[in-house]
Amino acid sequence: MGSCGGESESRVAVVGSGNWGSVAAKLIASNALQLHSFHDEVRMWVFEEKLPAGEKLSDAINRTNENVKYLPGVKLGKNVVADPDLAHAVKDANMLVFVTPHQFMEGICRDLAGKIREGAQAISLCKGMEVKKEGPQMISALISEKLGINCCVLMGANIANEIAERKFSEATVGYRDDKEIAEEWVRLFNTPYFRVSAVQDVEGVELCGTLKNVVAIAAGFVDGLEMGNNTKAAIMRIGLREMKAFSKLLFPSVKDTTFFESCGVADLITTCLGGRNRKVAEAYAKNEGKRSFDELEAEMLGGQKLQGVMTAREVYEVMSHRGWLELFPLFRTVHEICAGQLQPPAIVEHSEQPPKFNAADGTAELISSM
Ligand SMILES: NC(=O)c1ccc[n+]([C@@H]2O[C@H](COP(=O)([O-])OP(=O)(O)OC[C@H]3O[C@@H](n4cnc5c(N)ncnc54)[C@H](O)[C@@H]3O)[C@@H](O)[C@H]2O)c1
Ligand SMILES: O=P(O)(O)OC[C@H](O)CO
Repeated sequence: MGSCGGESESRVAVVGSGNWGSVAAKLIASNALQLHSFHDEVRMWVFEEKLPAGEKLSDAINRTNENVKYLPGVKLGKNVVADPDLAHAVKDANMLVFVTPHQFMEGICRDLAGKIREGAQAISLCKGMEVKKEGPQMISALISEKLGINCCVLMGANIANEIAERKFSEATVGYRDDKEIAEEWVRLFNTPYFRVSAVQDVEGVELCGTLKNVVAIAAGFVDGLEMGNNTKAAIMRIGLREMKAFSKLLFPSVKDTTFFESCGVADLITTCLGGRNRKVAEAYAKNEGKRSFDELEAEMLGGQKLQGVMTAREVYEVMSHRGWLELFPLFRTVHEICAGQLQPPAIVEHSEQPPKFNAADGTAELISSM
């Protein structure tokens, strides 16, 4: 059994309670009960909302031990406590797990600044990045900058509903310098059906999780247009190549081997087969782009959020700013389709143009060798 007192034990708070946030809290809570070094109770911050019957979501979670909106039918474990007060949810925790749609993380960090426990460590499960005037910023870097703490990442082929059913999956922790801290995160998440390993490549792991959402949108277009398996495999291959080239241009330290971990090729495959980005993009293509992504997201996902459309725009901004648009035809085309500038069939018409080889800075030559 875990324990309920003692200064030396770690206390975990989960910031976020959507579909994956709820499954992450369930995994952690189950391990916290079994591992002596973790306090039993896991606080889960809930972005408060009223359910149709009038009850607050956090009250419903604490009454039923289920996230009735984002993960219905799955018991979270009695030691998960839903807390709608962000500062209160994290105040005692020395291990902070961030798992919200990435667009909310800047506001959350602003609200948390100065309110977290000294010496706390963080891990981000958020797939995405922010684009600022100064350039792109990964969510782990945003957390580190705003809260002044070290932040690892956990990404992988992790469709939340499947993990909630204890179907075997793997995940990758990315860490910067401190292997011991990465091992503590592995201990917290690892189970016989959720196999976690660690690699020293925060940016590589996080960019895999972020960029695969853009490729998933492309895969959804292919499905909506009924172009078949060969086309979808081709889009996944081109997408993986662009993921690797883009990651290495942004962060030369990114390792090739990271793309063969769960966070890389495995997440790309699962997301292009069974993810929400794929599903909504399929509907967008079936409707010939006449219904917006926002409308389809609201209708099809019941409050859950897509990351791919926003990430495609963010990636496009980075590429425009750096003169890379010619180098990433798939990423570029996904955004231009999402923005209504191109029709969905452009995904195959525009995606495999070879990069031009006259870039003054040698970037194209670099990409062609990746
Ligand atoms: N669902 C999955 O299968 C899965 C798997 C791996 C990673 N992820 C990643 O995990 C992250 C979180 O996704 P999720 O599936 O847990 O969420 P979700 O899409 O299921 O749910 C949306 C969440 O956003 C919250 N929210 C809405 N408005 C908000 C606001 N203004 N401020 C703060 N929160 C607000 C909602 O309360 C809800 O908890 C994303 O980056 C996603 O890409 C998801
Ligand atoms: O449902 P998606 O498209 O947000 O993808 C979910 C996970 O990221 C898959 O690992």
